[in-house]
Amino acid sequence: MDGVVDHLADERNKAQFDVEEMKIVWAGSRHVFELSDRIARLVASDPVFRKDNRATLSRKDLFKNTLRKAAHAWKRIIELRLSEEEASKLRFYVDEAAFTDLHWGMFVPAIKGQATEEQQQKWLPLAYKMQIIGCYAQTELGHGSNVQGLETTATFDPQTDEFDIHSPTLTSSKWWPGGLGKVSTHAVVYARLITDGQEHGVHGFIVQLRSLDDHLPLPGITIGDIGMKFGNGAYNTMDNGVTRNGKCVRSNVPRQLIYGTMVFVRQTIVSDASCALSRAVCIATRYSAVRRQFGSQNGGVETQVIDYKTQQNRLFPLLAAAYAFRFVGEWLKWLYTDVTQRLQANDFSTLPEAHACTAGLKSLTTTFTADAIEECRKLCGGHGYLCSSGLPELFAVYVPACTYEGDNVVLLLQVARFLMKTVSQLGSEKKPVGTTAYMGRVEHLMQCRCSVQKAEDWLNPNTILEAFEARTARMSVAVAQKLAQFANPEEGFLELSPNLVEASVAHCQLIVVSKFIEKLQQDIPGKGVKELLGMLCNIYALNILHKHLGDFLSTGSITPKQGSLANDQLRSLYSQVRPNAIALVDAFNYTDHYLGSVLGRYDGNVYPKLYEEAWKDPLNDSVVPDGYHEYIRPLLKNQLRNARL
Ligand SMILES: CCCCCCCC/C=C\CCCCCCCCCCCCCCCC(=O)SCCNC(=O)CCNC(=O)[C@H](O)C(C)(C)COP(=O)(O)OP(=O)(O)OC[C@H]1O[C@@H](n2cnc3c(N)ncnc32)[C@H](O)[C@@H]1OP(=O)(O)O
Ligand SMILES: Cc1cc2nc3c(=O)[nH]c(=O)nc-3n(C[C@H](O)[C@H](O)[C@H](O)COP(=O)(O)OP(=O)(O)OC[C@H]3O[C@@H](n4cnc5c(N)ncnc54)[C@H](O)[C@@H]3O)c2cc1C
Repeated sequence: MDGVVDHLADERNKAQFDVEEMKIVWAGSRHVFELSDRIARLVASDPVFRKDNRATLSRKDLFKNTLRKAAHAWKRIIELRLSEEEASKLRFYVDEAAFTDLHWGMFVPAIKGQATEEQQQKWLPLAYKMQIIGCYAQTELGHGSNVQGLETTATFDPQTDEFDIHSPTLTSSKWWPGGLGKVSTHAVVYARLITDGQEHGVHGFIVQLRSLDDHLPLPGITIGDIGMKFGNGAYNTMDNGVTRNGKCVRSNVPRQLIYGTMVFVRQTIVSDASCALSRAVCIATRYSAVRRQFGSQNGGVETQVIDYKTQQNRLFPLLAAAYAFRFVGEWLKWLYTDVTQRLQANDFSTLPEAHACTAGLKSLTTTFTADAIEECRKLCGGHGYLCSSGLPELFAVYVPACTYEGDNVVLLLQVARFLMKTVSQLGSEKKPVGTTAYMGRVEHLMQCRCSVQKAEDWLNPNTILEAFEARTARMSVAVAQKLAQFANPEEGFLELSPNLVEASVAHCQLIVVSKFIEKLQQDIPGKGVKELLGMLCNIYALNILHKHLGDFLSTGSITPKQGSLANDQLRSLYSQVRPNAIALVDAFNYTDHYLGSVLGRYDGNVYPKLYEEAWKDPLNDSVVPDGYHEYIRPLLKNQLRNARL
């Protein structure tokens, strides 16, 4: 900030906590903070990684630009000998969806998680050096959610010792796989395995798609891009492919790990949610402190919009959620690492819980984040609608996360199955553990009474936890009892699916709240850091309580009076967080390059920069627009003639 006026300096001076220590908490460790900071600056200072022109490039230019960035990123990774951790941060700060995401994020993990030792030895070295580029070809035109409904077949031919991969119908074309359309040379293709005329369910097969010499599709394979997607720029940096195959390959896949890649990616999507959310919140918070409307007295300055309680009521729960998702993401990473180690030792006991947690939290965090980005756009008033605010593109890139890697409702139904199984086993020898351990106290939770008598009682973490546990247990038991009345359980499941989804949401919200509370039990250094995190935790929980008051009241988990007291406490928490708001978003340590937003600039110098940005639009290249002579001038002349008549 040398030589630059900091329009947010007063705001920064108000902070009541050590922002440098908060940066470490947000990053996860001092090591990660320093590494992220270094790589963020490296990316921001490299002109090839410029991204402020994305909204105005044509699809072809946009795509070619992305190829250029990916090649440059790879060159820098090699030149600088970046570690895997550093390379992955570099990808994060380059901030552009590309085929490389699917290569590193799905193709490589699919081989690591599902291929035999021999297959790994063959394919991984090639993939690690990017001598082949891979994608993850599961979804078809006709089926995405219903993986068992995939139509592509892989028929083993004992004569040639090969698998014949075949898409017999239009609907069996692979449709959507990122990178497939124009770049990938290889794919993990999911297909129904057939041997000796017998079906063995869906398995993954490594298929070569294109020649490594001239990039042409191999014989029998038709490939292309599926067309423009939502939003200018945004996800259109990515080629999403369609393909039909009739190609032969060798493969041999272990049976039980078919879904493993999806568990891995869902876990990374939860961590990403806190990044996208914090980015939108950073923009909206800084701008809310800069923007002033109404309230001027005797010609004095107007009120900063962040001081309006309605703005705080919309913004601060999103800020709190960004921190909440950060911590639940950390925990989920731990859970994933743990389940992976167990699977390697052939222990499958915790896989159902890992599946339920990754599916449920992926659904909860992405739905919330997509809605929150749109809310942040509205929080920025009209200027939020400008591409230079960064918010329209962020929304367009982020919103498909609600669909890819499992539609969010379909995933909540998976959680519901897990919850119903847990409830049905209560009273048996199998005790609920992990995230469902609270169900072990179901008798207490079905009849306990919330003890809150005054607003401050809601600051007790045990009180909050018990209210959330009682709500979830009661909702789950109620729907389980309804299910039991159906002669056919699958019919009951379909009929009651809206209630089941609501119980799953409650369960996932409980997980997020409980992991935030667990985080606060750790040793967290730095003046005021733990106190501020405690406030955010309470805001996160009490806001959910307010938004889902119907659940809490209808299950008798709290009384109407207690609901009202929770709301009083929320308002008081907003006042306490307000002076710290700018410092809390500074703790994300985002560079202006990464934020990509005039409204969210670190220095708060919004208006001159908005004006400057507007002049850069290609429409302003000429004073008189193209088309004037063909379409405007004749119109005006006609009007003139008509007026004279
Ligand atoms: C330009 C810049 C470049 C820079 C470059 C620099 C270089 C970079 C270097 C490093 C960078 C690193 C970058 C990494 C980036 C990573 C980012 C990753 C980005 C990813 C983007 C995402 C793209 C999206 C991809 C996709 O969408 S892939 C397709 C996903 N599809 C789905 O998710 C389908 C959803 N459907 C299902 O999951 C299921 O089939 C279903 C819903 C579960 C169906 O269920 P069904 O009823 O049919 O049940 P069954 O199938 O019979 O299930 C039976 C039992 O199995 C259990 N089950 C189900 N699923 C799972 C599971 N996943 N895991 C475990 N168990 C599971 C189920 O519970 C049943 O159990 P039971 O006990 O009840 O029998
Ligand atoms: C940007 C993007 C990138 C993608 N990348 C890849 C990729 O790299 N590789 C790949 O293989 N795939 C990819 N996909 C595909 C993606 O995984 C699927 O679109 C996703 O799994 C949803 O499946 P679907 O499209 O079949 O939705 P559908 O299942 O057809 O969903 C349509 C509607 O039906 C509802 N529905 C479906 N089933 C049920 C049910 N049982 N009960 C109640 N409601 C139900 C859903 O909630 C939804 O509202 C990508 C998708 C997008 C948008």
